[in-house]
Amino acid sequence: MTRNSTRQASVRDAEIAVEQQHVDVVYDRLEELRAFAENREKAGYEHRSATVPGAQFERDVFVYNAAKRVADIDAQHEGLVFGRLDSDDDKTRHIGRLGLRDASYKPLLLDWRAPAAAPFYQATPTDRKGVIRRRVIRCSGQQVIDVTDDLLDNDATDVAVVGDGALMAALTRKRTGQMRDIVATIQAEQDAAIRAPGRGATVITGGPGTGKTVVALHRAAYLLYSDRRRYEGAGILIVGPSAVFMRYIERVLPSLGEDAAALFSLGELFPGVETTARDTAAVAAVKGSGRMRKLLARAARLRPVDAPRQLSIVYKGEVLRLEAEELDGLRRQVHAKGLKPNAAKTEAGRALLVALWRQAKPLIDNLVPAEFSRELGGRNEFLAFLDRWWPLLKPTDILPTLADRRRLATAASGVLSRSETNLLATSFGTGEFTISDVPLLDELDQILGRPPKSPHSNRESGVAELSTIQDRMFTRAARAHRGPDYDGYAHIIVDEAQDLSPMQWRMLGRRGQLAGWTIVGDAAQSSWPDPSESRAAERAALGRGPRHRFHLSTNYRNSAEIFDYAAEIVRREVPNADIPQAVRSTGIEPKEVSVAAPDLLAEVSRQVTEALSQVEGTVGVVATPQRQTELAAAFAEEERVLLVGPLESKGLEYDAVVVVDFDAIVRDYTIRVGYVVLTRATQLMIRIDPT
Ligand SMILES: Nc1ncnc2c1ncn2[C@@H]1O[C@H](COP(=O)(O)OP(=O)(O)OP(=O)(O)O)[C@@H](O)[C@H]1O
Repeated sequence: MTRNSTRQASVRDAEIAVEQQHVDVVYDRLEELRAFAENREKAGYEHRSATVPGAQFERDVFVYNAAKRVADIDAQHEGLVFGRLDSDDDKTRHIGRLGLRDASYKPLLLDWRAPAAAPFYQATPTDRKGVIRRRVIRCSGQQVIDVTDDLLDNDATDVAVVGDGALMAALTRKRTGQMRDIVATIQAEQDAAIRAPGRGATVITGGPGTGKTVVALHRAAYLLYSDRRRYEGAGILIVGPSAVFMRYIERVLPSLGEDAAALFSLGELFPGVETTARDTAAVAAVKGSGRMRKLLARAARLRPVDAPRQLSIVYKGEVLRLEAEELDGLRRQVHAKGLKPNAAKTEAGRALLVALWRQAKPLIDNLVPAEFSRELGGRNEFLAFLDRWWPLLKPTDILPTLADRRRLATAASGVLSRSETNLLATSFGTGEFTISDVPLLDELDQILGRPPKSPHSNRESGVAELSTIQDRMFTRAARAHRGPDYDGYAHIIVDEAQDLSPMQWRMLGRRGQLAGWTIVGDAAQSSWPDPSESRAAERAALGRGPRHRFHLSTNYRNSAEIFDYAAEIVRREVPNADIPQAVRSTGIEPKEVSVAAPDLLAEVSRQVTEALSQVEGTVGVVATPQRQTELAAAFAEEERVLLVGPLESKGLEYDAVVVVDFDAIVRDYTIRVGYVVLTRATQLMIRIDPT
């Protein structure tokens, strides 16, 4: 060790010791608060004499708040203190995952989302915002293990400065299959997007790996902090492209201490359906198109599959009969009134009675209309007929009936071409709902409407009366108490928005009629064929509020070598692609391997094994679905290897990626999807192509 480096090490140790003192004080205080909150929670539960409804409510709120505080404290425990600002005003502020004061109300820790913490992320040497030194503190448990400084005021000679590279350390960490928060290293352009106003629509664009997803998630945490009542009360919906992706991001928010956000993938937004199945691109393009609205509106009004074709009923010795054609005419008449089908059952019953009355009148003397309607309309056989002729329809019952080519052709006439109709019929016949079916189910739900509620329906549930506030607000997951069709969100965050079809935008629009929006995406990574139709649907969903636009320009995921390789390929086909700057160089170029087709599998195995020995974290193998079937068995046992399809790989990242048969990926999807695949690796990328 040179004398210089010895001196640096001792400065570092001294600074670590200084920070350790503060961190100890913070954790001691946290323990005190935790014990206090736990006692309050216990005291609340013991308050059993709360028999008056008002007192019960108070007790519930009390217990809820205390329990929530304990949970918050527990969620923030790891890495609680991560930053420090030394400012011109001689003040030192420590920044952390939550705000804390000591017993005499002196601030110990500033919540990273507080306005006073913003300079931690926004100060630069040219615009210091009063900051002299910014320090990132790294802890393991309650132990400070390192500090990294940025000296923003070069004239300040009396402050110790230690090392650099907190960001680099974060970027080179191994990837585990779970996204991590970036509170300690949020960059200025990201911070601006995170702290944008909640109302209106915040649109965040940027190329691969620029932090769009992670920024959107931190924005959720920021919004909750900025107006907890509003966002916790009405909730924040976070929508991502796939179930795999939702699992990848789901832990980021709890680590930020937020439980008011509901995470749903696009395949989970209809009650009772959770699908990961995908249609082919051609089928998805038809199902996603706005033309489906007309088709579905017609489908909802077709004669139900099991509807009886004849009604015959005896009244005062006379047989009254309605035949198929007449019944169909009556159905059309009822629909012509413009009611939603499920709200029109009474109207349908009335139409039947009027038709029967017309028959009965010439046959039976002294008929009184009101008496006729009451007697016939109250009969069990009439009501049973009505139930079958005008059943309450569920979207999940209707969509599969469109596998019948004649029904589908009737609904699709003048809307879809014959080949499109054939494509759809085949897909509806598989008996499985796909991700592109979910917005169709949601649209149908809207078209069909709900039957008018009986005035007693609230009492029937009982559960709502019996559960305590705590049950409803705390012990149940936020997601559970806001079902997939909940439509009162205060804010909706849409990730990978470039891929949303018009029908998917409509589905989201229904859930956020009063919401603010955060939309993140990158057009160059789009897999949707008609962006203009989608943009119009997006505008309709977002409404007229103000737009705040942000652009992220630095790629934090890929090594420069990997990203440059991907950028060169995409630029050839998509000259206007939004290409960010990759900041981290590893000196390791992507590897291209060509093998004879029969040896492909063996080569993939060999390369994966080699990659496993070179990286500590995950290895992603990306291949088309056909190739995936061939490869599945080879990696079933290896936890660090994840096999995904090109579309599923959206938004994900791995230490190493093995791209199997890139040309087939581009051929089966598009170059834009190919670009997604080439930008998933943080350290190593191996491309294996059959010759
Ligand atoms: N300021 C930061 N500090 C540390 N890591 C960061 C920062 N910004 C982004 N990252 C990391 O960079 C990686 C890419 O981020 P993210 O997945 O959010 O990018 P993206 O723009 O959504 O990418 P894509 O569009 O390619 O899916 C993640 O590992 C993320 O944690």
